[in-house]
Amino acid sequence: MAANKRTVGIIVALVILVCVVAGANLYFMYYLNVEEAPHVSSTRALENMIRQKIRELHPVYLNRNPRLFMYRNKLLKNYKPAPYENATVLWDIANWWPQENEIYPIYDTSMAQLLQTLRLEPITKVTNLAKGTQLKLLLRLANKQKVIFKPQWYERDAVIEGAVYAGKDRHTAEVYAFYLGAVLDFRWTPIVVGRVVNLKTDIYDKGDSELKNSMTITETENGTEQYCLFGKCHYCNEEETVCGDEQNNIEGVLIYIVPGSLAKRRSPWQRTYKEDKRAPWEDDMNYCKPLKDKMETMRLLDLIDAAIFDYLIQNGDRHHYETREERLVLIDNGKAFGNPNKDHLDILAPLYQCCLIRKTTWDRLQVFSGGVLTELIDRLSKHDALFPLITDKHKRGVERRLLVVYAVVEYCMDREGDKMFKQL
Ligand SMILES: Nc1ncnc2c1ncn2[C@@H]1O[C@H](COP(=O)(O)OP(=O)(O)OP(=O)(O)O)[C@@H](O)[C@H]1O
Ligand SMILES: [Mn+2]
Repeated sequence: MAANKRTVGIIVALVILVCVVAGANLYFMYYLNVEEAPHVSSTRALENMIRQKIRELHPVYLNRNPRLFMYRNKLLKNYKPAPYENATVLWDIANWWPQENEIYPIYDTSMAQLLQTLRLEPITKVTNLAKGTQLKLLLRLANKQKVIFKPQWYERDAVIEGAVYAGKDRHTAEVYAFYLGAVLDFRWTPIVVGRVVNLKTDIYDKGDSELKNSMTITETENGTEQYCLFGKCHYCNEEETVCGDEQNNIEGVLIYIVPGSLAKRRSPWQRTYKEDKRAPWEDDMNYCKPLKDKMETMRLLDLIDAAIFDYLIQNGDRHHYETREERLVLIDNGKAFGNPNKDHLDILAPLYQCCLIRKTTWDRLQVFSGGVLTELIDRLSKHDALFPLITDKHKRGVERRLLVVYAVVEYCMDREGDKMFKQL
């Protein structure tokens, strides 16, 4: 009996000891995680969680969605090139389209015609546009309609190494962003077409003196003239020019100017743009909590939509965002598609830190599962002069990231349940 009591006593003592040690360990681990290195462990933990979620993704996310057919044919019809008679009439129509941040209607017979005007109307006057930091021009088309021009800097298969915001603009990213916005019903991007222009006849000959002074003309070995442009902007300098081919043709994009006034605001998820300095949101997994009280839910949901959009195309440069009638517009998408092999998960921070998403966005994202998203954008952009807009590697990147978005929403559903979906 006494021996039994002793055994029980020893067992109890052992259990207590184990509990104390384990408790201390747990406390130690907690201390390590939360106090010592919060960002590393929490970001890592989140990444692991998402990786796990991707492995467990329900087949509906990997397969085609039958609901696709409700949207695909209407979209294809809407963007099928259509002849036009009078460009001015179409520009008048398009200038009346914007309402709040919606820049164009979901389906409208004038859209395909409008795209044709941007592809075909002659360029009548060219000036530098010294807005922003990157090289861009202001082109005037017939009847005084103005559009922004961004030139090609890179080949489609160039891989931009370094920070997510490294390098110069990728011109076709602006076109891709337009079609992605159309498919995902984020009709908050400017209307954009690709176009091959001639640096001599379309640009130099139509330029004012300031523009002409921001170009170089050199004689080549075979006696022809080569025209190059360095432009006028914050980062513009004579050493960094864009030049055309032997005929002085160069690819670029024409970006329709969004009518109305835009306001610029600092993004709460702005980067520091210094390799050795981290922004508060990068280390604080509870970063969104105070924002939820401080910011209108509408604005927060817009920023979360924008984060999903930017993550898909890998635009990590939305340091400021612009609003039209207090709603976010997705202007400036040129810094996307830098490196197809790299996914910067932190672009999605607004989504995984806030765990909120518009119900309409979530429904729409699910319609284009199973490889359909990039396939459809391909079909829509087939008539663009710069088709294919991105390489297959980049397309695979977009599809891979769409799965990550699904996985992050699944993670948030575990955390928040249905209350993460908002109707605003
Ligand atoms: N399609 C558009 N419609 C109306 N305004 C525009 C449009 N595109 C650009 N702008 C205006 O011009 C400014 C500069 O354009 P954009 O942001 O594309 O240039 P950027 O050189 O890439 O700038 P940053 O270096 O800040 O990224 C924008 O902030 C906006 O106010
Ligand atoms: Mn930019």
